[in-house]
Amino acid sequence: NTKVPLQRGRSLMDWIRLSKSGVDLRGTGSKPLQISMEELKKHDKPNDAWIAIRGYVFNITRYIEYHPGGESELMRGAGKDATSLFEEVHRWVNFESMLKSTFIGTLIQELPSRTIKKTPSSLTVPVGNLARTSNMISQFRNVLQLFQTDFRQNEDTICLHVDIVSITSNLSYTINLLHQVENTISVEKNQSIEIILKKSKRGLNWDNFGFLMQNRSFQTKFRPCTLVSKSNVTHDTLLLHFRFPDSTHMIPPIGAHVFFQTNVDGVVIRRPYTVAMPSITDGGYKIDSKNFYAVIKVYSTGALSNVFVNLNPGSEIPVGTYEMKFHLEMISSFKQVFMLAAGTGFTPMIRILHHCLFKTDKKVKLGLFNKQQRDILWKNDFETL
Ligand code: HEM
Repeated sequence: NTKVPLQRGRSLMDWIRLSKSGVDLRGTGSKPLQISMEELKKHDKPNDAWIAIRGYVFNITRYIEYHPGGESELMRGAGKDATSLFEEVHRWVNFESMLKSTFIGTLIQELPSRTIKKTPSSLTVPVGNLARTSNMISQFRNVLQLFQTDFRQNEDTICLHVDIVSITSNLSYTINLLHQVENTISVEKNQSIEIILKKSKRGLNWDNFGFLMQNRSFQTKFRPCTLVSKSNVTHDTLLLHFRFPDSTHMIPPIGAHVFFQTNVDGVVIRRPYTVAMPSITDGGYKIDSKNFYAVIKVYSTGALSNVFVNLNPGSEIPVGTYEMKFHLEMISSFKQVFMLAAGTGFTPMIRILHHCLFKTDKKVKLGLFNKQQRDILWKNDFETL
């Protein structure tokens, strides 16, 4: 984690306040400009920094101090089309909304010249992305075949059978169904997953299932999730139990985080939270596809904290599809696991710890650092363990 401590008065809330204050953060007037690459390049210094992301150009000079990843990280994108850099680090960050008041204009798309001559040494091939893309495409083909060939039907229902071979990233598929179905969906989960849909026209024989729409899996999709219950883990940390909407079944793998989204004074904010567990002691605990838990520390000046404090059981909050940087395979060959955590930094380790203790014969050691006794998450559970 490369998050840097921000100066006092440079929190997200402070940034929102500044951007709403009417202070001119553009320095170019309010009329959107058409900006060339040549012009953009000139603004690459901390006291004059522009950035282009997905075709939009922003003046980030004043934002630098507020950037949670620090000045040097943000400056890597200054004076450039930083789209791919941005996508690499945190494509979920809602920059359009956060930087709205610094928006200068759009980047003029330069047409590729026909006479580009590149020596092989100057060609850069994004190997990581290529591998990822081709992997996605092959998975996409598999699913396509699967949907076309592997469905069952009876008078009333259509049943789709999905085998999950490995979950390395989050893929979402949109299927254009051949015929109408009812607005109810049920999912059965044994070795594989079966999605059961009710035919609108009973007895109609479907020749096939339909066809797959364009794969849009890179987009984070937000769904309204319902808060089921809320309790305290410590004096300043909440355990929140959420339920996915009826049509959603999702099992975020160990190590995955989901995104919560909220609107603070008109600015859309997204934050990742690791999917947690209700307790660390229960060896029989099984995550299911309808419920998930999050452990959230409440900060008095936190932009999202207040949202969670004021969220009551029964209310909804948009939650985005999961993402992950940690994969269990990373530790599969180790016999011993040693974890170091500070405060709520322990949260991402809860499910890993639980998995190691109850599902493997790994030896686990945990060094847990806290400011005060009362800050220790699940203090009693640890004693039981
Ligand atoms: C393109 C150049 C940029 C780079 C290299 C960069 C890098 C980083 C890094 C390394 C972090 C820390 C990530 C972590 O906590 O693990 C971060 C966090 C963050 N950055 Fe950037 N950043 C860039 C541009 C931007 C821009 C233009 C915005 C505008 C809104 C932005 C907003 C944020 C936010 C909100 C976080 C906190 C993320 C979170 O907690 O989910 N960054 N950035």
